[in-house]
Amino acid sequence: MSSSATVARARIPGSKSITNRALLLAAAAQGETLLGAPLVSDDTLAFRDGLRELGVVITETADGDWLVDGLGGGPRGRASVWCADAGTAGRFLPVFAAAGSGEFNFDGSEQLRVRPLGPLVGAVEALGAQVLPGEGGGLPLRVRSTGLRGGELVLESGTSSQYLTGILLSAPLMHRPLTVRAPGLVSKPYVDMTLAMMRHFGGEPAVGPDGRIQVAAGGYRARDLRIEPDASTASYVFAGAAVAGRSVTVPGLGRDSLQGDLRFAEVLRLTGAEVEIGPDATTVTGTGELRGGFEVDMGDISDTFMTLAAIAPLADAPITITGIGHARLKESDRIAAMATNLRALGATVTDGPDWITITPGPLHPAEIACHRDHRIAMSFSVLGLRSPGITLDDPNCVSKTFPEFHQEFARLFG
Ligand SMILES: O=C(O)C1=C[C@@H](OP(=O)(O)O)[C@@H](O)[C@H](O)C1
Ligand SMILES: C=C(OP(=O)(O)O)C(=O)O
Repeated sequence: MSSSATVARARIPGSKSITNRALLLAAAAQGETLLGAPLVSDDTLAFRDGLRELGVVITETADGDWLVDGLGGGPRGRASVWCADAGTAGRFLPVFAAAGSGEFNFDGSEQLRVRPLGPLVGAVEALGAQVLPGEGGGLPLRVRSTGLRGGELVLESGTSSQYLTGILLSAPLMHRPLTVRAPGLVSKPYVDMTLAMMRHFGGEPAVGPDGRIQVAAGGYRARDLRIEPDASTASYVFAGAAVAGRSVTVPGLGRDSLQGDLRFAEVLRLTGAEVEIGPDATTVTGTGELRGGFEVDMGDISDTFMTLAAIAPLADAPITITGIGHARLKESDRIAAMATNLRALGATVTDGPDWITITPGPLHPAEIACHRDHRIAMSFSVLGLRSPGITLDDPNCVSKTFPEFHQEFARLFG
């Protein structure tokens, strides 16, 4: 292991997924919850503002923590919510609203409007609310409801786990217990995170041997929570350490993390980096050399596939990433966007419906098309540590999850 004198400590902001789940759970709970070290970024501010529109009082402390005064149930009345680019807001908040009573409108950016929502719309209707989707079947959405009844539900989950999380988070607010089956579920670690966080707030989900999830009715109770650093965001500094031959630690992200994306550090081990996942921190020490010649299924941790794909041209043999078909339905078609940008830099790339192979070779300068996708900007910034002349057409799109990314990256690796 490297000596502590040479280990740089990264300042990684809070998890987007934990912040937005915690906001909703605290809003639904009876009592006041203090959320410590929340992520402050476009996605979490949209979520927080959305809850405020729905009548939840959220104040900021002098330390930057958020105090949420729970409604003790779903919202009541009328409201219009702007979800911006945030998939979590577009998928979690309409269900919360439907678990209350009134008429609620949801809309978001063009980017969010084209992302799929059909299975969630069908599920909320099956639970007893009236849902009027936009022309494409997704946002803008009008929800009219007097509460959700619970019961039995089948929810197609092959395009996103966020529908299931949306339903689960609001399940304890339904009139009766809910039993839900989610065929084809992708991104399962995010559902595990949802279940763990529901339990933190007094919810009682139980997973059966056949994967069916049962949730008791009975609401939530306020309970303070400190939010971990974001593991998907940490992937950029871990990959930076690997390709720059440096040692970087992320305090607060340890082996008990709620986030599946910490597994990216283990994927980096395949490239030859030294990885230590300790009780309270994760440290990656790189050699500057990258071993390739492997295939890895990143379906459970697809937000981080781009981090690996971007550095793959530096490896000594091809790298194939599989299981990532659902990554075509995010801020951009991420397989297509990675392939096109890598080819623009001179790399040899082949791709299929749910996989991509990158064959290493010399690169040349090019401008990266970010497609307003924060992860394209951050992934290619890592490659930029080793490949000169990479510029981004939209560096500011990182504000979706890490507004200070460029400053922190320069501090660590500049
Ligand atoms: O539940 C969540 O917080 C998330 C689930 C994942 O989406 P999918 O389930 O659509 O893969 C992930 O990509 C997204 O960034 C956050
Ligand atoms: C897919 C992502 O976000 P969203 O929550 O909008 O789905 C992401 O952050 O990579």
